[in-house]
Amino acid sequence: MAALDSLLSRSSTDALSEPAPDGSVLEDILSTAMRAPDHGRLRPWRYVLIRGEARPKLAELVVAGMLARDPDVPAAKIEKRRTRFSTMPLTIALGMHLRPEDKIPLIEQEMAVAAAAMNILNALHATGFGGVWVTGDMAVDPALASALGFDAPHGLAGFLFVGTPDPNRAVPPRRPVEDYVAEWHGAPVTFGADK
Ligand SMILES: Cc1cc2nc3c(=O)[nH]c(=O)nc-3n(C[C@H](O)[C@H](O)[C@H](O)COP(=O)(O)O)c2cc1C
Repeated sequence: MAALDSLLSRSSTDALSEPAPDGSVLEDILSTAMRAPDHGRLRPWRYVLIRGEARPKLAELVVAGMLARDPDVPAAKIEKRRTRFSTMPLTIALGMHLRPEDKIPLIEQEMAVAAAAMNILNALHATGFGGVWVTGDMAVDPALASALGFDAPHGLAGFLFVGTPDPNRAVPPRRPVEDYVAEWHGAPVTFGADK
């Protein structure tokens, strides 16, 4: 697939089957992070791969966090999250190695992590795989972050669920970009998207 066609056709999905990428293909996919824009060359992105037998271990940590935050969380919600984390072909925890003392503001360090994650999502699609970025309460759970190796000030930007999407899935149509673009002529702009 040509590079631009690939960028124009990516969409997220959590309906993912085996296989997930591995070996040199996974290395190539993750290597696209190293091309992300990165103020100060801090390279704040870190990736933790959770697959195989490690999956239920992560799922139990996620569930423990849910119950710690809300002991009355409905059983169906717990089971759904347990199943997701236990069965995704590959989960990539998006670690952030943050340097609060650095002259580069934290928001810029976090944006670099996000830019790198986007490269990975695009690379997954370009290689015939798929994924989705998820966050929620679990992404800001310090105990979960710590269990994965990210004690404060470091943390998580969420998780990428990764695998093979159904080739026949309905891909949502792409909205035209014109409502999100304006040409500036000296006065503040407005956008069709905001009308
Ligand atoms: C930082 C971030 C966090 C997200 N967290 C969630 C989430 O917790 N749950 C969810 O369903 N989608 C979440 N999304 C949205 C999906 O990753 C995805 O972008 C969305 O379903 C739209 O699909 P698209 O990427 O094909 O446009 C998040 C996106 C970003 C960028």
